[in-house]
Amino acid sequence: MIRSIATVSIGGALDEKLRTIAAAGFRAVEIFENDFTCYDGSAREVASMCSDLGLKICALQPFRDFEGMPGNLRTQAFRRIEKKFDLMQELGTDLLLVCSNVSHASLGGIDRAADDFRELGERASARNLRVGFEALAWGRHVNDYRDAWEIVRRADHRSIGIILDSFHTLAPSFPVAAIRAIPGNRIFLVQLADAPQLDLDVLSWSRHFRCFPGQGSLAIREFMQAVDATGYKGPLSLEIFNDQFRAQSTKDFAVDGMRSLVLLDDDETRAQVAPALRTRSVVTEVVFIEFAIEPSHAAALATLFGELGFRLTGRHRSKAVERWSQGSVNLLINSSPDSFAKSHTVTHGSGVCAIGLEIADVPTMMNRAEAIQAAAFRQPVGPGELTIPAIRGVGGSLLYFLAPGSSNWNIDFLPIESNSDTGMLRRVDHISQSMRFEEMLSWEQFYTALFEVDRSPQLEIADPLGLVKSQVLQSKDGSLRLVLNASTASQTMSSRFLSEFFGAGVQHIAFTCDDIFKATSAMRAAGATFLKIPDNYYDDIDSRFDLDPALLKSMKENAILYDRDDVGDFFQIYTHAFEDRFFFEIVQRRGYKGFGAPNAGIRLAAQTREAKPRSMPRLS
Ligand SMILES: O=C(O)c1ccc(O)c(O)c1
Ligand SMILES: [Mg+2]
Repeated sequence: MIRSIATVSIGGALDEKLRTIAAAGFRAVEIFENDFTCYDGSAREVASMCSDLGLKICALQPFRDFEGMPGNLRTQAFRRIEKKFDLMQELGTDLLLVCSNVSHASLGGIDRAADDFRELGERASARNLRVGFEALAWGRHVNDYRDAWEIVRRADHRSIGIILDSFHTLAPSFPVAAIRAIPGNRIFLVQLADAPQLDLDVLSWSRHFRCFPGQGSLAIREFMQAVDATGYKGPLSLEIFNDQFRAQSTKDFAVDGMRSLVLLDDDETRAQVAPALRTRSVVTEVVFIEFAIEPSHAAALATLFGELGFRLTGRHRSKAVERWSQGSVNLLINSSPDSFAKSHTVTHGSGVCAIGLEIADVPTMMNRAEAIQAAAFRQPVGPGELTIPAIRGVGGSLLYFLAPGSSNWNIDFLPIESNSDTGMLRRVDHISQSMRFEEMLSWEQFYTALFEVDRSPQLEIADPLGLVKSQVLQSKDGSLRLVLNASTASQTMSSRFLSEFFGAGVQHIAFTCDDIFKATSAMRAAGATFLKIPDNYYDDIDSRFDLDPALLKSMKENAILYDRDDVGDFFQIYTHAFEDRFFFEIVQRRGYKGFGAPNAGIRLAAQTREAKPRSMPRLS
């Protein structure tokens, strides 16, 4: 099906919108009338711009308040619509979207509306044009697509068809089954939008909270299966009313839209699936995490790793890169002046610049990445060096993909055998990334498009200076667990990270251990210090969990936090932030599946106390 988007979905002036839409790979657009009205250029210019860009204008929309008008208002509606037919002919589109009437003046009655459309059909066919009728969920008399279809059916004119919009169908919870009974050639256009579940009047919900398919919680796949069953072969057009989206970088946003349509085809239950796309990759291991470090920070980071029980196990043959290991965890400290890491530090300062993930089938992974327009990363390699397939991830950092047992990434390290494993930490438990609030859906879509991961319900965490939204993405067996955090408040820890890091990136990494008390006492003996937790916290968890007094005492003495779910216990502890940037967490899970969300506010308050004071803007 031809992939389309309504111009209302994208920010900018009409010409910019069209260029962005074409660049993201769309082949058709719906021109939203208001975008044209406020554009300083003629319809013929827009038509030629679209044809130069390879875009077909699949519809002009919307025409409002047409059906069921009494007397003079009816005459006026027909006169208005003839003007729009003129415009359509100049634009070179043959389809007008008429949405159901919201006017108080309009009269109900299926046959009255059908008569109006039959007459309109005559006028449209005289000009070789077509009209599609769309039921708005808040239409005065017609708000259900089944009624719109009954009107179209009774109008019984080949120039009159129905337009289906997933939002207007699914948000009011209309069953999709009746779509299957509509002949595909009577559906003139299918519009797609998802939305989060909200308890809001449907008009505000539609105008401000629509998002791309897959980003919300409407049953878009069921809707599409019903559409497929009709034999419809026309355009699939994204129609996303969302002011926050429009305010974003339009280029990335348009790509997110294209991605959502590509992913919609990635469904075994639908016929026209591109087989290469079908498998999302299972990440079996986080193989390494690379820190791009300013040379002046490198020694301090190495000291911190040492305190946490990591040992220097390898040095790069030719570059300033060290490998620190423990359990299955490998941390790289890269302060080399001629590498990707260097450019990362120029932009962000010290921080994580790359993550190496183990994946069974790397070529399939890279195909899929290409299909969703993820940016492949290539860098010049020295003689004898191997390229590792990689793509750009959050904040311009890299995701490297490694086949099981692949030593490509490791080959240039001279091993240091003498340093044996301290055995305190086992593996990476989770990686948390902070990002702009507006980017969150986009990265969520990116990760869920590439990897076999599930989304847990989004959490809201109270930071002393605002709210942080937190989204967990994790694979079935926990081999990959990502936590995405974002905040709209400027002074939360998450937002401060963004401003200090100059963009999105890894804010913290958690490691698992078998015995957190043993591990942290060894770490303390080696010089490690941890985030201070107030006594009040321990009184509170005692009241909530009725803990063994000796255990509680030991947690309190060691600044270890606690949580419990249906399955088991959870212990966690945090390091101080390194150079006021990223920090580490150590966790012990006894069957527990969560991330200690009830403790996040305690941790944020403690970090806020410790963070460097920042000058707050003051009103004079
Ligand atoms: O919100 C609206 O008015 C509106 C207009 C046209 C559409 O196709 C639609 O779904 C909603
Ligand atoms: Mg619509």
